[in-house]
Amino acid sequence: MVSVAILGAAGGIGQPLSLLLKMNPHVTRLNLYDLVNVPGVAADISHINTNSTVSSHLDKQNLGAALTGVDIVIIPAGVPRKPGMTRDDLFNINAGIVRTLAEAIADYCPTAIVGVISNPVNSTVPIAAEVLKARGVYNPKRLFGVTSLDVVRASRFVRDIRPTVDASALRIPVVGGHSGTTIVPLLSLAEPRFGGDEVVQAKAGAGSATLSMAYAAARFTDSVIRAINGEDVVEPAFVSLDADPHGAENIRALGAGSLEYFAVPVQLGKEGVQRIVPVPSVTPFERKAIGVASAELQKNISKGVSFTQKAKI
Ligand SMILES: NC(=O)c1ccc[n+]([C@@H]2O[C@H](COP(=O)([O-])OP(=O)(O)OC[C@H]3O[C@@H](n4cnc5c(N)ncnc54)[C@H](O)[C@@H]3O)[C@@H](O)[C@H]2O)c1
Ligand SMILES: O=C(O)C[C@H](O)C(=O)O
Repeated sequence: MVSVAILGAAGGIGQPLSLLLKMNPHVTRLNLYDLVNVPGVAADISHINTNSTVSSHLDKQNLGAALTGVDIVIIPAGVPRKPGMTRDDLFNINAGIVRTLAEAIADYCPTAIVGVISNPVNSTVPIAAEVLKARGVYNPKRLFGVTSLDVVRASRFVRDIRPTVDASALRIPVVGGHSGTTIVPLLSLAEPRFGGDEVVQAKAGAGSATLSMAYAAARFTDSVIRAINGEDVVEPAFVSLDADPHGAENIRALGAGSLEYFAVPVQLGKEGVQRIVPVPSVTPFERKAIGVASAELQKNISKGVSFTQKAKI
């Protein structure tokens, strides 16, 4: 019995993600929330003959009902990039959206596990954390920036150069954050590829990754559900290193230093983060990349934190 709310369910990610979660046999309730078009999406999805119940929640006055009683909240609400933009260019719009949604989570489902997809993830996760802290319900084990797409891409890109490998079986750790040089796949010989930029360019103004992201978010959500149901699952995510200070020692030693948040492999449990999985030693090349990522991440995190402080939640 697992109830999931998707906030931004009528969007490019939200729609295929809703479809994939409707097909997940462990999901019993799917609450779809958006500011537009969600009644149609929910009606459409609800006709799929799996056993879960789908409900539609349009507009802010119905946000509380969308969140009440849910175990997991996934947030793909917000604007996507156009060519020439960085993820940080989305900050001005998406920061306020994530802040509002986090306030409602604090009020209606403060113990839910929350996965933030909205960019810039490096800043929107600290924003959500600050809102939850201000309302006295923050638990670093239960808040995640969804970085599964970076790991999905890394394994697929390796298959492009090694066609004999099974891309779905490859497990390549990706650490740091979720933007430009903060995404550090631990593949010391790899040529850098900027997967998000490739999709933004190819879509030529029509948005950023939606289908591969929906797949990655469905995988993330399924991992959380399997952990709630007692399975041993490791999934990458951008989390607070306070969620497991002991496990984080190894990550800090690799170059994360005193950063509060970092993308790491996470062993999930019933309560969210059970353990940060140590990353095996890195090469000098990778260590340098982690140093570059950490400097940028510090700026992104501080920007998110000061946004919430200025707003006096
Ligand atoms: N973490 C990742 O790996 C990753 C990958 C791809 C995209 N993204 C990000 O995900 C976000 C969504 O991308 P998309 O392509 O689905 O965009 P989209 O514009 O297609 O959909 C966004 C949806 O959010 C809704 N929305 C806007 N404000 C809202 C609010 N206050 N409450 C509820 N819903 C609201 C919109 O109505 C729309 O339906 C973007 O910020 C994008 O950059 C992240
Ligand atoms: O690149 C983007 O803007 C969307 C997302 O962060 C991605 O990695 O595809």
